[in-house]
Amino acid sequence: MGGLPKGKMSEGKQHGEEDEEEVGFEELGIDARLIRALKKKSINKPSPIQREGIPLILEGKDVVARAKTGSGKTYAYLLPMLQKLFSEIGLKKSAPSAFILVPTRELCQQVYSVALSLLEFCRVQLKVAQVTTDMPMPDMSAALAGPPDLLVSTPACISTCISKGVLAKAAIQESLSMLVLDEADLLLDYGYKEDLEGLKNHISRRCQCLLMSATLSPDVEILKKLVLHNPVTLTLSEADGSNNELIPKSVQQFLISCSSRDKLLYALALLRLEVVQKKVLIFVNTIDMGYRMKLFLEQFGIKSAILNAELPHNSRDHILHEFNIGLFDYLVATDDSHLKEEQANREKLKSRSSKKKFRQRLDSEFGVVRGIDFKNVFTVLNFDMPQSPAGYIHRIGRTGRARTTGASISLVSPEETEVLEGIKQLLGEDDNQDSESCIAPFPLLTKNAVEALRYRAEDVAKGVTKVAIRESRARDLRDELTNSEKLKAHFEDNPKDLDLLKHDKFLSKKPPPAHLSEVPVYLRDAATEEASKNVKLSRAAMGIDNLNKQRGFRRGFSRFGSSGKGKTKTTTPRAAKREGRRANKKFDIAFHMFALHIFYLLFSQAKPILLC
Ligand SMILES: Nc1ncnc2c1ncn2[C@@H]1O[C@H](COP(=O)(O)OP(=O)(O)OP(=O)(O)O)[C@@H](O)[C@H]1O
Repeated sequence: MGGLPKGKMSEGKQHGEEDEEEVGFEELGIDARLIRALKKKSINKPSPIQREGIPLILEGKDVVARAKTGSGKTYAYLLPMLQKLFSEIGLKKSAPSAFILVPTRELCQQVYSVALSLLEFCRVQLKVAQVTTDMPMPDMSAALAGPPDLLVSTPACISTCISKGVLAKAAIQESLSMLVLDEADLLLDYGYKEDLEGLKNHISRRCQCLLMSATLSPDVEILKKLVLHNPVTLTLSEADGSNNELIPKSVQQFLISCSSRDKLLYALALLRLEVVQKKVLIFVNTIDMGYRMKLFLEQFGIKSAILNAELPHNSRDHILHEFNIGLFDYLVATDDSHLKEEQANREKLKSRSSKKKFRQRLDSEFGVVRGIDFKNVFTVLNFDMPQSPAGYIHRIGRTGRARTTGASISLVSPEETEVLEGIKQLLGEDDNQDSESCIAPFPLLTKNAVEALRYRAEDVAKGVTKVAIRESRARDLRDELTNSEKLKAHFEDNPKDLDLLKHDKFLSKKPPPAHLSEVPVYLRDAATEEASKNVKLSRAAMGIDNLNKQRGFRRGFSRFGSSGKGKTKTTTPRAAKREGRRANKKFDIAFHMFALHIFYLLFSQAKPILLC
């Protein structure tokens, strides 16, 4: 890590990343309490974006920071922000001193948890709150009473708070001294332009504004003009000056060209023959495809969990948590960019059947790809290609975080060649036929190995019908709710029993046939077997399994359980406990409302909605 300025870019500074420089957080002027907290989290040296960004932020400059995914942008703004808030403790104010605005609820929860976990070790009485649009108004008011020093939210939620009078415009103007727009390149995508324009009118000229982003898109330019004053633009790039600076160098990118029909076969071959390193995050473009994949894989004894916008928020948090602590290895995630399409389809369906009073809504603030800090993902598998090159960057960014190694494998059908070309262009690949591609053909799977599985794969795929998918999707929702309710209280007392609520359980009615769980000797291919052995050896050498288990069970369920969303939290343990109880109460109400919602979905005429 480390880096000296490489020269001025047109709009700001560009910095190399690879040249090591012995600068610590002390030299950056970070408060000793925060450094102690970082040490407890085994963070000892600043990452390049932190090294370059923190001094500028502490100086009070407006900053636009662009650094690749997983490069530590959160601490880059959070550390100087908290430090500034330390110096304001005790000052009277009528609104929060700082806002962090993010595009999704998942990110809200993540940033909020990171802030709390730092403060826990600092022993200061700083109040942090998060509010999201799904919260009932009294809860929002309670969270904002005080007011908190730092508020984490989405732009839409801030607009709601202002319009409902929970946050007073004049108070914001008077108190807000720092505003961060995190994942700035996504904020406009999520339709927050109007909300941000509205908020801008209440931000005083002396408020310091920061934009954090993994790409410098036209949207970032729009936001920059909207809220920043003479900002410094920081762009972190590779020291070798390569254009392929959007993906960490430690991530190897591969592709497999195949027909759409063969994608399940290839996915099976990759996982069953164990030629990919775990944990694996599998991206699909629709919720139904997610269930198809899970049902298909489980027939071969491969357990996976599902993550999509339809699941209750609490379950999603839980799934992420379980995956992060290593309770299962395969997570099938439906990418958020496609959810908007799915939502639009549903809207169409709704308007066609106006008699249906029930309206199933996907969570418009859900975001599984952007910014979510999945822990220890080694392989990202693009089962479906993302719709845009930027989507690819953000998907791949879920591995190779904080300079760990990783790999991505994209299954590319002929219909997806155009998006692949766009991705290659974005990564800076030129048209020269002789130059090496940054996305190489996947070398560890022979044709023979794949073909040997074809008959079984096609046979099983035929059995995963639309009806089976629809039923599983509905059953999964129902089970998520029922299990959460039954086990929630139990986990609070017995955090180690977390396995009981494992999200990778089988969905099929019948148990998977035993003979499909193994690949018989006559179907095995020697070259692929060898590759698989090597993958396992390197996994053992890295000690990934042990690491996951240790980390997971050390953290246990308590972090999940105590991080109930949407509440004000102080940093004292007693306050945390109290907040935990409040969160459970809120969960109960939300749970029952959602249960009614699902009950209606299952037993009313609304079935076609699930089919879309
Ligand atoms: N200085 C550091 N040393 C070691 N690990 C770090 C450091 N800073 C951050 N990390 C870890 O790196 C991971 C990625 O950090 P973070 O989520 O802030 O990345 P990001 O740049 O915001 O990524 P994205 O663009 O995907 O949102 C986190 O798990 C974080 O704890």
